[in-house]
Amino acid sequence: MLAKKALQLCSWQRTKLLRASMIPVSTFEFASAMSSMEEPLGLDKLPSMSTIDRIQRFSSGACRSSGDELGMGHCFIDGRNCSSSNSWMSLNIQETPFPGEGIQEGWLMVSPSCGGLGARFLKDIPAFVKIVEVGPRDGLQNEKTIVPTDIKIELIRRLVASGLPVVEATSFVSPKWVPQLADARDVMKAVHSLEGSKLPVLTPNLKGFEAAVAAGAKEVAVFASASESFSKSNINCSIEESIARYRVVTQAAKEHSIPVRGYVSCVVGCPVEGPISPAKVAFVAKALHDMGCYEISLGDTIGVGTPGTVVPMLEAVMAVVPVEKLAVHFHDTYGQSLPNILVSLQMGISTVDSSVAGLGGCPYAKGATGNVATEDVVYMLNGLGVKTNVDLAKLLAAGDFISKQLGRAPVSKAAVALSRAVADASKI
Ligand SMILES: CC(C)(COP(=O)([O-])OP(=O)([O-])OC[C@H]1O[C@@H](n2cnc3c(N)ncnc32)[C@H](O)[C@@H]1OP(=O)([O-])[O-])[C@@H](O)C(=O)NCCC(=O)NCCSC(=O)C[C@@](C)(O)CC(=O)[O-]
Repeated sequence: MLAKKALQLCSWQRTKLLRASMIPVSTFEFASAMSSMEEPLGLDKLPSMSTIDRIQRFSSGACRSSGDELGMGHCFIDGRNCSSSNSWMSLNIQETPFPGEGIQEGWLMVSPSCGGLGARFLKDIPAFVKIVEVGPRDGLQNEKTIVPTDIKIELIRRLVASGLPVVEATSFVSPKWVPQLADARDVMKAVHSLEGSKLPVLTPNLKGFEAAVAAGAKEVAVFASASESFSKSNINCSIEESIARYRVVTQAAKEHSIPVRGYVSCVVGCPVEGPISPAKVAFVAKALHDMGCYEISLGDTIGVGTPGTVVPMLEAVMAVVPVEKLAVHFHDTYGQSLPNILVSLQMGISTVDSSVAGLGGCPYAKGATGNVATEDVVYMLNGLGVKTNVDLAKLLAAGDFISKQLGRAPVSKAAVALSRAVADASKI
């Protein structure tokens, strides 16, 4: 509902921008060839950064922390400034949009209130969310056709350039198990000195850890499961054996002063066992935390969770691992990722994994689709006034780049909608 209203608003704002000649019509000419959104957008067909930036600004929510670059920092979230006098939303309310056009029903639905019910729902949402981009690893690992190494490297460069604080680059796993990432060494050697983002890699054992460090990795991740069956099919050992194996990795990492992130997969459901009890997830999360993982990412590997199952799972884990050490990782099989992320934020989590263009899936979790698209997460967080430091326009371009390479349209709804808005604008 909210998203629909935001898009209505986005479309209205775009019309207003054009009519007010804030963006010269010629700026949109590039989009005239974009008749079908079934095709991936070409970079040449994307709007200039400044155009998209303007659309981004006007599709963002009024709730921003004070001191932001737009000078519209009037926020209703607890702990931040609250005023309606200068926000673009109140501007909309005060101005008659265009002669003959009244204020359309629904606009005000997006307008945040400064207290009451809105504040109650949104007060615990953090002011900053760290996005962990997993597209180059979780996204690409499931691709059947081998993606050339230089494309992977270019994707990582673009993601880093978009301001993402963490970009999971690849996996040092057995190439027999995941042939797509057999070039981990070459990818890591090419990107390890990129500045601006952390570039962790997956390591399933000491062999993988040593290879990762030799290639220049400065951070690694280990990945356990809350499901016994998935552990066997994914890493060929039991949960207990994996925990013992990861103790060896975390010990070696400590000696190299390398931070280790821990994953727990199948946190609400397993492709073989079905529902997974929150207690099992809490047990594995605590084991990873106790062995020294600085952050534990809770993965709904097959994307079956809803807020109804995610909340009790988080409650159980938060009882044994501090909330600031937790991250959430949702696959979007049933389209539940954004609501799941929202409740996670409301519960105090401030680290979210996502994958550009919604790439992904796990080769050992049949039927699971990609991760939630990073573009959609950033769009929602912008709307909530939550800072991410991610440049949505650059992120969209990165999503467009990899989608084009893979020969498919981006799964991200925000990418499709923003591109469509620009394409429509060219027709006006
Ligand atoms: C763990 C193993 C290696 C065990 O695999 P194994 O067959 O039991 O291991 P092994 O020790 O018997 O070794 C078999 C061969 O692999 C080699 N090998 C052994 N280790 C490595 C290594 N690190 N790098 C490169 N090669 C390695 C080893 O040298 C040997 O080579 P051979 O002698 O036959 O020529 C294997 O099962 C594996 O690589 N699994 C990884 C599978 C994977 O990457 N799955 C996707 C991860 S996604 C996920 O888990 C979920 C997550 C994190 O995304 C969160 C979510 O979505 O919810």
